[in-house]
Amino acid sequence: MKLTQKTAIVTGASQGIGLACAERLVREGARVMLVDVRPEGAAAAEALGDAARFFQADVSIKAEVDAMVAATLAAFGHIDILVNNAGVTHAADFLDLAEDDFDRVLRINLKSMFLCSQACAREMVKRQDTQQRGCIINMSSVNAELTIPNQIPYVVSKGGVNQLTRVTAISLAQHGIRVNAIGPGTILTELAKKAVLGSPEARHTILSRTPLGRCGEPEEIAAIAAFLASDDASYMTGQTLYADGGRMALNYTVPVKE
Ligand SMILES: NC(=O)C1=CN([C@@H]2O[C@H](COP(=O)(O)OP(=O)(O)OC[C@H]3O[C@@H](n4cnc5c(N)ncnc54)[C@H](O)[C@@H]3O)[C@@H](O)[C@H]2O)C=CC1
Ligand SMILES: C[C@H](O)[C@@H]1OC(=O)[C@H](O)[C@@H]1O
Repeated sequence: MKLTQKTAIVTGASQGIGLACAERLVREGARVMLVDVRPEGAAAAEALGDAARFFQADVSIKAEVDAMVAATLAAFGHIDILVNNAGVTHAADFLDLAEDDFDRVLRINLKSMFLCSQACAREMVKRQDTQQRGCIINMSSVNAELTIPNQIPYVVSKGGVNQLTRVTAISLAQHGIRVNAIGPGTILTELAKKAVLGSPEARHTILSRTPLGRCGEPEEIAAIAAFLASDDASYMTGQTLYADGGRMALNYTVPVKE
């Protein structure tokens, strides 16, 4: 186990990729605070046993982020790892997209990562061990660079996540805090099922752009988070690692095995 004695916060951990990340970090020996705006994560934390806790918070609201950090310090004493995973999407054509919907997606997908990173980094810099004071992992997407026409605020937010990852990395490197991102392709969760896997045609479109010929599993993203959180990634910061079945490497369609 590579994360023994480490402590972590995982946001958006009630389901999907966030829950898979929390489960994997616990398996690697970490104590994990599962955070989500929905209460379902409490049962997941209980199922994970003594190494896990749950805190309900909307991570786009600073006061709730501050309360999340206070609860984690009270439970675990310090914070080594932050996984900024919470995210939403909103489908609308450009001409129909409402300002409030644009603002909401950017607030949850991008501003929350700034709020959580700053609040956690302020605690990490107090640690004595100046070599490895902590690490931050942001959940980006292939859609930071590719695009989905009817998910404008989503793709904009993810492009921002990649830049936030870089600028936070160079800002915190002097403090011994590493910051990286993961860019998943299409992963079999509620978000993707609603957004892009809702019809056979939509699924065919995704698979025609995925050389490995399948969507990913949340656990496959969690494995990368566990790597980035560990000392195996001790010389990595400011990077976005794409785990996408080959989508980012592709500039043509592939035959789909139905
Ligand atoms: N599923 C996919 O194909 C991909 C997902 N991603 C990213 O991975 C992350 C997780 O996505 P999924 O697990 O698929 O989504 P999901 O919808 O299954 O889970 C997201 C979780 O975040 C929580 N959440 C939403 N807003 C929140 C807020 N303001 N405060 C706290 N928690 C909040 C939700 O309650 C939910 O439990 C997101 O950032 C998403 O953009 C990136 C690429 C692909
Ligand atoms: C919501 C998106 O469509 C979903 O999340 C991603 O970024 C993947 O590419 C999926 O399409």
